[in-house]
Amino acid sequence: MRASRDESEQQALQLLVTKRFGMAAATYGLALLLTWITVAAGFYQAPVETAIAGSVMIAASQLIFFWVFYRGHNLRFRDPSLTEPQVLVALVWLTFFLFNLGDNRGSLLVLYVLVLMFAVFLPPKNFLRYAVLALFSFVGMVFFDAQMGYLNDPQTALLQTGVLLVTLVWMCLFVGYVYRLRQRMRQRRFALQAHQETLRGMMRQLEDLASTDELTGLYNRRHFLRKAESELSRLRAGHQSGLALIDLDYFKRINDLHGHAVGDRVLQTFASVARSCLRDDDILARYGGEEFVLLLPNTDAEQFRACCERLREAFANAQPPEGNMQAGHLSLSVGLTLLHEGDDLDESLQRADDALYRAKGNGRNRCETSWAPVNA
Ligand SMILES: Nc1nc2c(ncn2[C@@H]2O[C@H](COP(=O)(O)OP(=O)(O)OP(=O)(O)O)[C@@H](O)[C@H]2O)c(=O)[nH]1
Repeated sequence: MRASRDESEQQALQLLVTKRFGMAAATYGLALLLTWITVAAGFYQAPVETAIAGSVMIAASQLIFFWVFYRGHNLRFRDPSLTEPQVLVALVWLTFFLFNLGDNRGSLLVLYVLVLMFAVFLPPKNFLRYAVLALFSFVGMVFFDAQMGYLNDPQTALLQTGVLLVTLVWMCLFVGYVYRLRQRMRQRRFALQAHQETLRGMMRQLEDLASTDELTGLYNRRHFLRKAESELSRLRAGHQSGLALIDLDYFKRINDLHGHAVGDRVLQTFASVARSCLRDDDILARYGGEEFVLLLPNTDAEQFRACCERLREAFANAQPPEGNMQAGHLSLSVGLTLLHEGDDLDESLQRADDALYRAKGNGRNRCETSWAPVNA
């Protein structure tokens, strides 16, 4: 379950980063178009073979990136979108392109901004690295031209460098702002997740409170009825479940003789004895007062009766919670019935109640049955 969620999360991530790569590749396509426009218009100052070689190498570098994304190798890296390597490669190719434009490169300076736009979500420190690289690449070209005597208009070159510097400084500030904004959003998301977790915990507590009897820790009547209805609706032909009403004997006398608090502890004793006799799937609830109800899924008359007898004996042999209560003071009576497919729960409870009435009438401390005819 967890593995398949991880897998689908990874697929969604891969789709996202591949889309981003697609955008970068499309931008390269436009850049190549621009290169060939400059060649056709006579702005490109290197031989046309250089433009061909550059175009082939750019296409090759993008094919390599495509292969990395296609095979999913990018997922091994901390940043699976490979932003930094892509920006680095783009800056190298852009510098190569602008270098061959000579004095005409100034009008295409904006391409540095275009490349760095892909890096705006990097941490500011990393972005600064690429901004500095962009500036040094441009200044390097201007110096090279100056050294070689190709620089015809130094003032314009100085102005272009200034414009690039100001633009890059502004972008660095912008990236810092975006970074802080994202940090704050992340913190809010974590806080929201923590709140959601607390709310879920409180909901679970409320559900427990709403379904549990406070004194005994067993299910309460309402929760039992809900569970029993759903158990009944799942019953298939040929299968049956056991339903029993359990009533502690002479409980009023215990209360009268030993006090209400001891009576409460007797109810708790019953709950803990019953828990140790029953399986996790069995549904036991406090039906009201000193009466309990038990549902045993998937059983038959013999097994069910044996289970209730075991419970009756275990309670009769339980240690009384009060010192001056003697052994034999604790006992219970049980009325048993079976649930079949299509049975009505109220009618089944009535059947169990009839059997319980008989158990009381026959002297208590016993189990009586009232099996319903299967096709009644
Ligand atoms: N201590 C305590 N007593 C309770 C609680 N709920 C109900 N009772 C008492 O349980 C007693 C039930 O008495 P009866 O219904 O006469 O039943 P009984 O004395 O057990 O007699 P039989 O069922 O006929 O054996 C009453 O006195 C109730 O006050 C409870 O939560 N704590």
